[in-house]
Amino acid sequence: MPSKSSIEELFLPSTPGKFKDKSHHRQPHRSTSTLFLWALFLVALTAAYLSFQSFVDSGSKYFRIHWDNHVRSSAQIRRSNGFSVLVTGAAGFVGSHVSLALKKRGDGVVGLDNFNNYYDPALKKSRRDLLTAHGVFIVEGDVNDAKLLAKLFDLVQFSHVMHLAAQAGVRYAMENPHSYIHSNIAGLVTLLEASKSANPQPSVVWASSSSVYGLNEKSPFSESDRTDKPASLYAATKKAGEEITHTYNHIYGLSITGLRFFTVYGPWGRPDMAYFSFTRNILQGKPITVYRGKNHADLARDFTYIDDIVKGCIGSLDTAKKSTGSGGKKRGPAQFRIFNLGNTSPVTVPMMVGILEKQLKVKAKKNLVDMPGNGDVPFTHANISYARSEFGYNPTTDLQTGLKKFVKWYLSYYGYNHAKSV
Ligand SMILES: O=C(O)[C@H]1O[C@H](OP(=O)(O)OP(=O)(O)OC[C@H]2O[C@@H](n3ccc(=O)[nH]c3=O)[C@H](O)[C@@H]2O)[C@H](O)[C@@H](O)[C@@H]1O
Repeated sequence: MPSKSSIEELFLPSTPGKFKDKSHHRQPHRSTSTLFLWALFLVALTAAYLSFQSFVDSGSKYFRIHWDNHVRSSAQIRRSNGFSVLVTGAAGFVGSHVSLALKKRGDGVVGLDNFNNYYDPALKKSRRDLLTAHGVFIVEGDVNDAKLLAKLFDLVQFSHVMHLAAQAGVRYAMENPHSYIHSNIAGLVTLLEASKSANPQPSVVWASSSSVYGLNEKSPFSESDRTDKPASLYAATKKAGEEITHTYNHIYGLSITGLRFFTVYGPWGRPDMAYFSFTRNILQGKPITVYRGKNHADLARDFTYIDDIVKGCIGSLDTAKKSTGSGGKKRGPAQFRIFNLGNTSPVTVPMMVGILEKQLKVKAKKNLVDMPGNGDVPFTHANISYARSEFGYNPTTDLQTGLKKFVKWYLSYYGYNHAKSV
């Protein structure tokens, strides 16, 4: 048996100068096996990663196809000469009502909404559930997402865009001014960019606001009146929207209809609005703040019921002419319209509170406060003759009737005890 040293000698390299000491000499054995194990481990890891990746890929591909199918089926038209409409802000108050009305008459509707938390997103989700039950799919996304818009226009040849997504609310603009720029200016431009590039270009109908009349004192308000004295940043962004849409009409041939809504109210409404928050406070026994104008004059609004507004939106869509551009280029002059959609009979805020008290059978605890300089205007009053002449717009619901319907909905949705948060 050879001695230990002779065995070691057997492994001595023949070439002098390449000699390594004992410990190094044994290393190749250990490192070969370790390397082998490492290689095995790496191979296994790579295989696991690749199969996981393909699982994720096929999963996301499945969801993509699934998503595409939802969009396409929601956009399907079920009446002759029907529309395919992209409704932005579809989980919002006006958006949900308009989407439902279009779907019910056989138009294809795809909704888009970012479900932000300006007010309780649970209410928006309940509206979404209602729309889902009627076959309207709402894509969760922001109008500022150009890629998403391009994808939607890629999937569906929308004949119309009903653009209702916006940062609403007059007084909140002092708290969060940038949200108005983000949604009402940047979001509008992103949407118009997508619309002008689409083939075919859709006709665009969008929500402006009665607040553009600002400090206008001429009554009733007509579309030809001056609108260059907005009283709030909100109003200024809506006014800017009217100018911005005009440029897209002028340069790219987009058919544009702007709708100046007058204090829209009704079932499934917005919790930030006075009639809604007053209802909640009255039922909870909490005080409400009622603003007064100069010399203690009551403030007044041309409150307009949601069903009348829906008729105005649909009338606008039905009479919207086609856009004239293609390939992002104007091919001829295109339609540009702005309509007042009001009720033509202003009611003071204390009278509105009186109607609520009667409906709720509870007396309100009113704090009368001088109107703070927060963007409010003393009164609004719509002249609607233009909308009447163009598509027979004829609001038929007075505030008493409309608030009765609202209160009925409110109680069925929240109950007397407000089980859901508002
Ligand atoms: O028509 C419009 O252009 C606008 O209508 C409403 O704005 P506003 O008329 O101010 O509606 P509310 O916030 O419901 O206020 C209604 C009236 O109640 C008054 N008010 C509001 C809140 C409050 O605590 N107390 C109070 O007396 C306001 O001063 C106003 O006169 C919407 O909130 C805007 O999004 C919309 O663009």
